Amino acid sequence: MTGPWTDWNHVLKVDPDKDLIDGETFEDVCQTGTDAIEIGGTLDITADKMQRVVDACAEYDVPLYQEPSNPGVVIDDDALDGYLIPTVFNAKDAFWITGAHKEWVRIENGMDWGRTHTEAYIVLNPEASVAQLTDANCDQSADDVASYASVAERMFGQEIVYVEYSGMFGDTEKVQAAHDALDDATLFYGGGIRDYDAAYEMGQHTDVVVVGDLLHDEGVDAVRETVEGARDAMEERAEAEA
Ligand SMILES: CC(C)=CCC/C(C)=C/CC/C(C)=C/CC/C(C)=C/COP(=O)(O)OP(=O)(O)O
Ligand SMILES: O=P(O)(O)OC[C@@H](O)CO
Ligand SMILES: [Mg+2]
Repeated sequence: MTGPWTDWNHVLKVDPDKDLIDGETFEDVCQTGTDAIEIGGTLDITADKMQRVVDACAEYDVPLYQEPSNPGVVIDDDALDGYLIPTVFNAKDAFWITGAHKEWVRIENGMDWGRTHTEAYIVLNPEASVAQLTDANCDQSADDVASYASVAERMFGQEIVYVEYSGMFGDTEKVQAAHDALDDATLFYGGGIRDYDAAYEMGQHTDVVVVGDLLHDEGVDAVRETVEGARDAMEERAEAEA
């Protein structure tokens, strides 16, 4: 099975706990040119906050995915194209690898498997909330990252591997190592993409560039530049490979 993410270059991650900048609307957010919107964050997320963002984006064309940080914030809404469920491969606490997932399946009254997909996270910024929450071991060399990527794809059948540097621009050598290790899975990279140049640079090492806090800090015009940076990098790569 191949998901729509195989055609994406750019994903915008909207944190339902954070505001948009003054004067901007979710209509503007849906019109940045991003390939998909993921709704999620680590801290202070609730189902109500999730629902507000889904409602505000529902009428626009951009694909909408929920990325829940725990089972309690998952919402059932036809406006969602699906659920991208993290599993943190380098978490020291197994709750964040399979435990939360087991609880979710146990409490759900039947799963919507057709719309449920997983993302194999490798969390690499020890300062990020997600690293602290999951007690991730962020001390990983490029070889370690590549090996995690292979384990995710080959042993656990993951279709998305996510190198996560939330809050800082990551080590391109480690991102490239993950990319080189994957055959079919799609590599997502997120963290510290603040402008065209950063998106363009990281776009040379990943399949999908994920942009988060920039939306809440600087707004939709800055996000649009990152869409262009990611797209230019990937178009050039595709031409070079052709
Ligand atoms: C089984 C279900 C339904 C849920 C569990 C899902 C898991 C394992 C979540 C653990 C990792 C996590 C909290 C992912 C949330 C997505 C994410 C990484 C958001 C980015 O968060 P940060 O940018 O670090 O946080 P803030 O912006 O809130 O500080
Ligand atoms: O907020 P930033 O640093 O852009 O990170 C994006 C995303 O990877 C967070 O999960
Ligand atoms: Mg964040």
